[in-house]
Amino acid sequence: MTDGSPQIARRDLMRGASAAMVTLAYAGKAHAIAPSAPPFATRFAPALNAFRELGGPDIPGRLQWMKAHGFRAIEDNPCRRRPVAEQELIGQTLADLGMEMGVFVAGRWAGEHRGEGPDVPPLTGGGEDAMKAFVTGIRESLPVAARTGAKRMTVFPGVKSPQLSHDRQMANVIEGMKRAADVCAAADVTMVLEPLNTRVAYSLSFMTSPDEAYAICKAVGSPACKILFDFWHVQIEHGHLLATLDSVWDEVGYVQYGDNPGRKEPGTGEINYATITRHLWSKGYRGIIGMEHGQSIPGAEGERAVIAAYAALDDEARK
Ligand SMILES: O=C(O)C(=O)CO
Repeated sequence: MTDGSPQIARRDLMRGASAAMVTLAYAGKAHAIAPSAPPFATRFAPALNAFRELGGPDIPGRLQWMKAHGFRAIEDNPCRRRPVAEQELIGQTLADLGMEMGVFVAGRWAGEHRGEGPDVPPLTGGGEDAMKAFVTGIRESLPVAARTGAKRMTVFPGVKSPQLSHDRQMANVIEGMKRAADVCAAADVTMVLEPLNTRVAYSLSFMTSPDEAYAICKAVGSPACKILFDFWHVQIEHGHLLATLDSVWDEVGYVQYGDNPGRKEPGTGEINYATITRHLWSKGYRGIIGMEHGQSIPGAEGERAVIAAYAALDDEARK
């Protein structure tokens, strides 16, 4: 399948471009870098903290480097914890470069699902204090979205409340999400609910399957409440990736990649990201694909390997 874009394999272009690009990136102030790699057709989004070796330590320089290497979006899980001035710098630089912000983590941090606090009543347990704490976390995240230009925020319903049945916890989560969705809809921001795996990462998570996220989104019934389908989490907890994706597709608002085992770049594990990327493309998905993983090789060499992996996927997508 093609979209009318030039059919020169991106890998070939990258090979010629990369040495010159690195020099320019380090030389660089804003707009000093001539784009020499065509944009990826697929809207892959590295973490803002990725490519620190090749892209350099400062945020605007690194974003320029990412743009010059074909990336049109980023994501930044810890954005909420950054100083306000840094959030504004990110938003301004993205706007100047014509790039997009994917997601950041809103409300409570994922570490909570590993037992790393904070000590607040869980949404799953219900009650007014829990509802208010949850909605406050979401409300307080909206200015971060405004500063960075994010239209989506990653949201977790939080930890299990083992004293209650699963159904009762679901009812509590749905009520909390309805309240939060009203607040988000008014700000034109979408919560994307991410099912987390309990086997490798987050043993205390309540919402672990795309089906649960789907049930919540259907019950909430708001464009401000959708699913974040992270293939790494789903592979570990559930598997059957393409059929599972298709079965919840009408509620999916965002997707993320990462191979398994190890949560490194595509091609380093058991997940067939070539097939997945083609599948997403053929379904008409042109949204952001978050690159939520580490590198299989450390340092600059590993960063080049990550780009090569995505260049190969981008070529695959349109076949
Ligand atoms: O923290 C994680 O593991 C996530 O997937 C957040 O998106």
